[in-house]
Amino acid sequence: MVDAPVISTRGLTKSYGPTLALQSLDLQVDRGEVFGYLGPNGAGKTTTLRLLVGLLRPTSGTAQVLGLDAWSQSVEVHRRVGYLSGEPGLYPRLTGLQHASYLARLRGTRDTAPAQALARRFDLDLGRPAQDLSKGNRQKLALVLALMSRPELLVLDEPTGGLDPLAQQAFYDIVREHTTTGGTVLLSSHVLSEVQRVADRVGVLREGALVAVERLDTLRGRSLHHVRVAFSDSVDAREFLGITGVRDLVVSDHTVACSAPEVAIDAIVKAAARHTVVDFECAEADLEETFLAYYGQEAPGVR
Ligand SMILES: Nc1ncnc2c1ncn2[C@@H]1O[C@H](COP(=O)(O)OP(=O)(O)OP(=O)(O)O)[C@@H](O)[C@H]1O
Repeated sequence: MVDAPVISTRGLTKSYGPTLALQSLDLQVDRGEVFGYLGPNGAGKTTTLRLLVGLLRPTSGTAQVLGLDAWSQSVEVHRRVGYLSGEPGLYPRLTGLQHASYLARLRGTRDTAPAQALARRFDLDLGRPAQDLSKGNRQKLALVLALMSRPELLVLDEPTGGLDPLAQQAFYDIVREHTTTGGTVLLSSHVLSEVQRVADRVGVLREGALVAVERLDTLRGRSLHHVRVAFSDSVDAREFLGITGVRDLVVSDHTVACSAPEVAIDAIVKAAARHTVVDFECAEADLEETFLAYYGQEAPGVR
């Protein structure tokens, strides 16, 4: 039997007065997946996440999480979902360990060992009051608190903001381990480069509408290459213009430069080989660039 999706929304819509923040979202996330939810500032990511964890009531449509209605069964949803908000609320005078033991007791246990193990991986001192922690360390503490109960679903709003590269790596490792034991993760970000190391699929939200959902391995298969060929004589641009997938073609003096997906490279090499080639360069673009090429300059990650 195929598992029911961990997240399933239908026509999920949220307006704040006249502002339509989320427009008829249909999204499914399966068990064991890491889903990267991308969008520029104000696109509606936080609104979606708050709807999924039952902190906001939809204007219309439904959100099912772990088979529960996110709004009417929000108590049960909170028990089974780990949520990291974009602005984590910590008690200034409580230490990290006091936060962990408070949350553990709310979940009916006194066991803070999982929190301590996570803190070691993030190199975080749980003995200091939250008010004495740097921004990055507060973020680490908030992550420890969201992850410590090993919830079936993690909903994380911009989780890597403020983390140094070592802490980011620890975070990605923990997320991966979480999914290998059946957990599911939804994480938001405004840049692909932050989620590409860990996401299985990404969705792009723009002005409240989901404009694309793509598997990361599909995107990698379509990854653009930058090609530059130098010839001993001048060449005609038209010989390269007709090759499927070729974009940003620039023919100047004795050189041809373009971007092209991997499948077009063979045709480019064959067209070039009709002339005397004196130099040839071909380098894979980073995924962010490929992504922008397919989803336009208004896609997230322009900076
Ligand atoms: N409580 C609110 N009252 C009125 N408008 C709101 C409220 N919360 C969000 N909005 C508006 O809804 C839209 C979506 O906001 P949201 O915070 O969901 O976007 P986001 O993608 O999370 O942005 P960011 O990356 O900046 O956090 C924005 O136009 C925002 O101004």
